[in-house]
Amino acid sequence: MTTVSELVKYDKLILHRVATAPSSVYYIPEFITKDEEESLLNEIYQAPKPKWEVLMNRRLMNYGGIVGKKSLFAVDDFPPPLRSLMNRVSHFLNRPLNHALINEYLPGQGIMAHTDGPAFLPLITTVSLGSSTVLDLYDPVDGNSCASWSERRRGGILLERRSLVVITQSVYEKMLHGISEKTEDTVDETVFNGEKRRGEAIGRDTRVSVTLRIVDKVNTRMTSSLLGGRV
Ligand SMILES: O=C(O)CCC(=O)C(=O)O
Ligand SMILES: [Fe+2]
Repeated sequence: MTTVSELVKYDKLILHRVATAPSSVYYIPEFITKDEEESLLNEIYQAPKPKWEVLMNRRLMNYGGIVGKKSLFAVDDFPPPLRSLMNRVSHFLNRPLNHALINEYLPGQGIMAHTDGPAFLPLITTVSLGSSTVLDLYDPVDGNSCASWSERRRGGILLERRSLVVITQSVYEKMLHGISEKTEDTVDETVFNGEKRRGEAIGRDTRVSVTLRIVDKVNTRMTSSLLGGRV
């Protein structure tokens, strides 16, 4: 199994550790400036419409190529603002990021609890644009247990706009993460990094998340038919 020290430059992240969250979550508010946020959003909204995949409760697009079951069919299609964001996030890592997933959520939209799967190294780095949200963490489904989602919820991570969150170790490997379909998040005591905004009810606007990850195996033999395929 890939260890945290193989993946992250621990000395650069340790100060940002969310100590009350399960291991390991790191959170950096205001990681990017308002200008950087604006240029990323401009770039994302300039992308041609067919690049977006529209789902029931969000839409998404990918840069970096197509993630197969185990490897990345890589395409170097990162626009400059995204490339520079990836370089900045890579300062915390021992391996370069090679894939970007953009999700757009309207207020009231979310993503079901899930794990990100085996193609990626056990690391999620996400920058939030346009709005904050709360990412909920859940215990994995245990064969014998019929615990409800609310019983399995361990807590939430407040993801403010322009922040960076880094998720690794057991939170990546064992737990599930998801965003509930709400129009407002209350920063109660279950929000691990919510101490500065405790008690606030934060309305959601349209949020665009930029999730940067590392696909371990890169397949450089690309065929044009794959380029048209789905992730
Ligand atoms: O939007 C987010 O912050 C989470 C996205 C996510 O978990 C995913 O796309 O796998
Ligand atoms: Fe995810």
